[in-house]
Amino acid sequence: MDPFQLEMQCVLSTGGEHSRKMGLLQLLKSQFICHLIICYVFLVSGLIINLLQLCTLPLWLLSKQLARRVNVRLAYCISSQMVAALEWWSGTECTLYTDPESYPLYGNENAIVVMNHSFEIDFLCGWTFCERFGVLGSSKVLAKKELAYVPVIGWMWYFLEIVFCKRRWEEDRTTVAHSLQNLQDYPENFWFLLFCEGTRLTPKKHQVSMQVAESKGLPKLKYHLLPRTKGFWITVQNLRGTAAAVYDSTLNFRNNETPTLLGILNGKKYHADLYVRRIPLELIPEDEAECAAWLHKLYQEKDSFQEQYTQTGRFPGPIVSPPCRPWSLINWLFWSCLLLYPLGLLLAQLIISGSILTIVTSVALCSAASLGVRWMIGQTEIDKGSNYGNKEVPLNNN
Ligand SMILES: CCCCC/C=C\C/C=C\CCCCCCCC(=O)SCCNC(=O)CCNC(=O)[C@H](O)C(C)(C)COP(=O)(O)OP(=O)(O)OC[C@H]1O[C@@H](n2cnc3c(N)ncnc32)[C@H](O)[C@@H]1OP(=O)(O)O
Ligand SMILES: CCCCCCCCCCCCCCCCCC(=O)OC[C@@H](O)COP(=O)(O)O
Repeated sequence: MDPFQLEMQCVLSTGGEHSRKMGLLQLLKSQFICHLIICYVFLVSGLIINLLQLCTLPLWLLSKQLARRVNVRLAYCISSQMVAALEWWSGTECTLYTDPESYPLYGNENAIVVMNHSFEIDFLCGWTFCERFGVLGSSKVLAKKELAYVPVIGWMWYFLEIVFCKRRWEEDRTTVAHSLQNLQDYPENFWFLLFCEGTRLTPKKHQVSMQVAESKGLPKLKYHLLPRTKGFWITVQNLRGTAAAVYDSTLNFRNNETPTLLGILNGKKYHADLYVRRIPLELIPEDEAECAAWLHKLYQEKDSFQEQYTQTGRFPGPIVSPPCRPWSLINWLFWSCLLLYPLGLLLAQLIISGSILTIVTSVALCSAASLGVRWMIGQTEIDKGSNYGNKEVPLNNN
């Protein structure tokens, strides 16, 4: 065998060894016991943190700003576990395309983030960038009211003063404005996420939305729903002077990947690309009609970026990706050590006791908890989404 063949065999065999190890690791990540551990740590630590957040209520009377700072750090313990799952467990790559001159400002100012709402884990990709720029604990969003009732995450958001909406303008216009004004003295830098399309993109919702576009004489969009402009206008109006800029964020995944939270849990690796343009708030018109027109134009530009991505696999501009930080992993390891030890003791007691009633009760509790977590994960699944946007007239229910 000549040296070249020998070398190739070495590479292939090393490669074979490597791919065998990767295959074993992937097999381990798809094991239900791993998912149970991840979900057990998330759920129990999340409920403990929700309880701690509840205990900060008296602190709000003494010092609102201190209570806010405490809740930002408590919230980080929850949301960073999902970021850890995305970055360290699934190994998903998140690449940032942006202007190098804007990069130093990210994380050092308040911003309104406008992002396309096309994927089940778009919020998680947003969170990973929040983590890398140090604003994960204080990150905020205009979220549908239904999410406020989701245990752990929804309850956490209450203490972060997240802005909830019913997606009925006649009700939202006052409550959303009031909630936004409340953030004007927030003591930590925050990013306020706005999915202007108001719902996840589906073929049916896209068809209805484009009928509305046609009726308004607006250009049709290929990759987006028509943006709802009132929420954007009221957000800019009430955060002017608090937020310095809008971060226009356009997200896509390589090779037409359709990422899911269950995929992340199974350790599946995705490849997210995010194109961010920093637009100073002064450039956005104050007048409602002009602001609406500005947003429609922005979404037409976003549509062109998605077209370019579909054609070339790239967004415009240079790649300036922030590195992963270890804190989300350290946080997960801390909570895992804290909570898996008592769980081990409990299981040992259970086996030693041999009491059928205790075993049946424990199995019933674990089954109920798993169903609960599966329901929570279902909140992110588009095919379990709302009817909002399925009909041209605003619905009475979401
Ligand atoms: C760098 C990246 C970092 C990013 C990460 C940062 C932070 C992350 C933090 C947290 C992660 C959070 C994860 C949770 C995400 C959950 C998000 C959600 O819940 S999205 C759903 C809730 N949000 C919204 O709905 C926002 C958009 N909606 C609005 O702003 C609305 O205006 C509103 C304020 C909600 C009011 O709702 P309403 O339905 O009454 O809206 P409108 O009055 O605007 O709608 C009527 C208006 O729209 C036209 N239109 C367009 N399409 C349709 C259609 N299909 N059916 C009916 N009407 C439609 C219609 O013609 C009207 O037009 P006009 O305004 O001209 O009259
Ligand atoms: C992965 C690591 C830990 C996993 C453990 C289990 C985790 C359970 C996580 C529950 C997460 C719940 C977060 C809710 C975020 C949902 C974001 C979202 O996208 O909501 C949809 C709305 O925008 C629009 O709703 P539709 O009108 O499209 O319908």
